[in-house]
Amino acid sequence: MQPSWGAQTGAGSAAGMDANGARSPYYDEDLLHKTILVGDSGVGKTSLLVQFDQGKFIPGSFSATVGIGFTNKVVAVDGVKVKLQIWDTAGQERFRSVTHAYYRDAQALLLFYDITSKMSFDNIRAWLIEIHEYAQKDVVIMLLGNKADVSSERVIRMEDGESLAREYGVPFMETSAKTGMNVELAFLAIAKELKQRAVQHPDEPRFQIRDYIQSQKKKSSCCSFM
Ligand SMILES: Nc1nc2c(ncn2[C@@H]2O[C@H](COP(=O)(O)OP(=O)(O)OP(=O)(O)O)[C@@H](O)[C@H]2O)c(=O)[nH]1
Repeated sequence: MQPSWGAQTGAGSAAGMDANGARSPYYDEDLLHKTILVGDSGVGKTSLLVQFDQGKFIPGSFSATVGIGFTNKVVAVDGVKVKLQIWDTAGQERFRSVTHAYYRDAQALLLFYDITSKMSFDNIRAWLIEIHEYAQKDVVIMLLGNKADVSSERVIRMEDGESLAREYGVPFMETSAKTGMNVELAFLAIAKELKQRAVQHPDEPRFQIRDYIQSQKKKSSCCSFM
């Protein structure tokens, strides 16, 4: 599916620095955190981004993404505005060499499968190999099992997603681009992690993305997390 792409803005600027040249947490909006969406064609990457950006789901025939595009989105994290530049990649094999070039600059990566597609789940291991080959070593990875609303066609149990995520040491949640389930939370958790990394004092305890997701789970009765 083809989203409408925003205009590109520059990366971090001097406005994010205090008088001593240190980075101020209150200007984190000026920092651009690049996040990339990857996974097989048809798993719902574009739909999830449209749901996050515009709060809507456009049902209908599937139109595969061609190449890559991005959307800028500002997220409020603990009173600080964090700007995410979210790159939506084409899942089709023929675009792989184009999309690999974008992995290198990504600080976070959302890796999707479709809970109604065994193939998309089985391909996650291959995606992780590619990610380790092309992305930065410290890239934040989150595994998402999308289309959780389609329970009648589910072929991948939530436990299977959880166990795969545990094996690779990455956070996991099921999402639905259709109902919006966990969509904001996925991006918020990523934004929190990236903001913490950008402004954190070395002596502060590190933000734990999995603990954050768990705590949000306790607050909500609707959601499925690892
Ligand atoms: N029921 C349901 N359908 C979904 C969901 N997410 C996506 N879809 C549908 O799945 C199809 C593929 O969605 P896309 O968002 O275009 O998939 P994509 O991963 O961006 O595909 P590529 O652009 O080819 O990589 C579309 O028909 C969507 O309407 C979801 O959460 N629930």
